[in-house]
Amino acid sequence: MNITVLGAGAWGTAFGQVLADAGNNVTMWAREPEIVEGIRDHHHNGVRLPSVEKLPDNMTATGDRAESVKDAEIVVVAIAAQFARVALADFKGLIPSDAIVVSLMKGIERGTSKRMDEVVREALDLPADRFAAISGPNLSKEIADRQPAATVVGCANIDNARKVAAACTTDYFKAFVTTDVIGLEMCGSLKNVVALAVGMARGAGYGENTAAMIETRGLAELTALGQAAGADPKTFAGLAGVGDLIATCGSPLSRNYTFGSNLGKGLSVEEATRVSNGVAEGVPTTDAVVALGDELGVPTPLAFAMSRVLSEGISCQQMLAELFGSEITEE
Ligand SMILES: NC(=O)C1=CN([C@@H]2O[C@H](COP(=O)(O)OP(=O)(O)OC[C@H]3O[C@@H](n4cnc5c(N)ncnc54)[C@H](OP(=O)(O)O)[C@@H]3O)[C@@H](O)[C@H]2O)C=CC1
Ligand SMILES: O=C(CO)COP(=O)(O)O
Repeated sequence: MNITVLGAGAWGTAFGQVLADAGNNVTMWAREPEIVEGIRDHHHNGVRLPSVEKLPDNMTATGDRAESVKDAEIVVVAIAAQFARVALADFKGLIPSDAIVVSLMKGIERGTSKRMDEVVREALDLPADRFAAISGPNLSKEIADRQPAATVVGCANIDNARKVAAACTTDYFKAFVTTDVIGLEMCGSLKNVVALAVGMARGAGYGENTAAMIETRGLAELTALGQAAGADPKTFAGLAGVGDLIATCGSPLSRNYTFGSNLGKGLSVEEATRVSNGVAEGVPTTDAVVALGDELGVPTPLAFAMSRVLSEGISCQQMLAELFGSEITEE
């Protein structure tokens, strides 16, 4: 198939390699000429994925929007979530009318509290059966190294989910399918907020009990919010839920974990942003989660405490104290 990936960041590029390894013709679109030239002329993305010395031969790049998508059967969006709406507006009318659009993004839009399925579909005026989300424990560097991994493809039309899953299946990358798009979106976005908190606790020197407490209470929070938004609770126990929490909350390869860890070590939000190796989606998503919780009537103590860390600079100890009320409750 002809597949175009919009955004040649770390995950966009690593996923482009998966698609190329699966036998597709892959075109990366990037806005930076240095990245376009690197991939097109040298099969290397030295800016965002320097660990891969040579990207596959059936992977090229362009900075021209119309050219990038003109023959695409699948268009994959891998742009920092807060900029997806504005970046996609320039592709409206350019994407073939039968192409499936796939989002790799894990974030909630600040200001609107919308998930990426909502943002992408609104920006491109796309029907539900042509939108798919991909989410799972997928740390880009490990997948770029071709380490075995799995993910979940969600689409309202299960045949289209299967089509996308087939297009990204290799001997090291396995894709499952679901129709629970909302569940995938909620898992992927909210686990980043949990990873910030776990990272912060680790950075502050706390051990396994504290990390397990945050992960488990975080899972309960994101499951409750997801269910209220219309997700299937089963999704939260799968790869995109528990699976991604384990990967993201346990690895310094995660930008969200590392961002939190730097806060726990005493860096300010500005300093942690400066040293972040790519976008830490949990940072802008935290306030959006609190707003979504208010909208849906679901308590979000973890996101609320993290939001106070990010805006008021409360300490790790204070953040953790805010996770629980003073009364004795059932778990
Ligand atoms: N890295 C990972 O392991 C995984 C990441 N994800 C998700 O995938 C998404 C992308 O992540 P990743 O590739 O790692 O992030 P990076 O920080 O490596 O890259 C972000 C990408 O967004 C692009 N971008 C930012 N602003 C704009 C804009 N205004 N217009 C167009 N493009 C823009 C950047 O372009 P430029 O280079 O020009 O700035 C870059 O291509 C995120 O939502 C992330 O949560 C999901 C699973 C795994
Ligand atoms: O989503 C991810 C792994 O599944 C990547 O996490 P980070 O965005 O925190 O690096």
